[in-house]
Amino acid sequence: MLSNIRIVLINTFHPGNIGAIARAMKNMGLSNLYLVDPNDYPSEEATSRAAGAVDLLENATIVNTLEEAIDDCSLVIGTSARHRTFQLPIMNARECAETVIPEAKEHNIAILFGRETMGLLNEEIAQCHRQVYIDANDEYPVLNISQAVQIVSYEIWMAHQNEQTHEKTVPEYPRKKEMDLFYEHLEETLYGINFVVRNHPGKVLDKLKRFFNRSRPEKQELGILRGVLAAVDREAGLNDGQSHAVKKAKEEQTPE
Ligand SMILES: C[S@@+](CC[C@H](N)C(=O)[O-])C[C@H]1O[C@@H](n2cnc3c(N)ncnc32)[C@H](O)[C@@H]1O
Repeated sequence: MLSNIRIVLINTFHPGNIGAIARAMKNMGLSNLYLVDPNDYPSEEATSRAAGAVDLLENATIVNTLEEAIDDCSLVIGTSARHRTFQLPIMNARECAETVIPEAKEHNIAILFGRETMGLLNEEIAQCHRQVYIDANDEYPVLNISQAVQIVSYEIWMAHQNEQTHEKTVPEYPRKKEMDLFYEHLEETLYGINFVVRNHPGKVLDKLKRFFNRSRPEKQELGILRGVLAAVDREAGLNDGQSHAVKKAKEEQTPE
């Protein structure tokens, strides 16, 4: 179950932080580390700071883009010490762990940590369903990244211990790439019926994405929404209700 939870570090600058994070994760039973375009890696400093968790570094997945790190995830959580313009539902580290543990039985989950200098970019937060803010002194709430990972990992470990005595069932959620196909279809339909004007799209599509990420439709609900779009397409005479995104979704439907 804990192996379905991945810690994703974006553009981490100091290799020592990567090593310290591997150690913090292993102490708390986590093993799945993703590095998105790290600044200086592999590195002796990372290996030395990892101490007994060098195996996590050896098995880390290194990717160039955030998309590659989260495509097959059904829940993406961004950590940030800042409040954002487009606010997502905010959880503290304990609430995050209590959400993550039951879902990790069925789904891949990504928890994103930002750059040491400027954290997560707004477009990265926009890919998340939830935000985690680790409660801290309002005058200086910005933790070192490895300490932030340590706290989140500790809460996950504690919630995991607790879960073994209190089992919960969770609904099935779509993966990120299934949500992306839905967004593609939504966009085509809204352009097709001139609800959004192609040359002047404004912020409507971004706001709708934000809304759906916040409300997190279940897999079955997403199927209904896709059906609604197909019916709109048919009524409006758009491509026989078979948009590019719908065809792609059908092709990509693989047994779970
Ligand atoms: C040093 S902080 C980045 C600080 C950056 N100046 C900013 O404003 O986001 C590096 C990373 O640690 C995590 N972090 C640090 N403090 C946090 C907090 N209080 N709550 C949640 N995440 C935190 C976030 O992932 C953040 O991107």
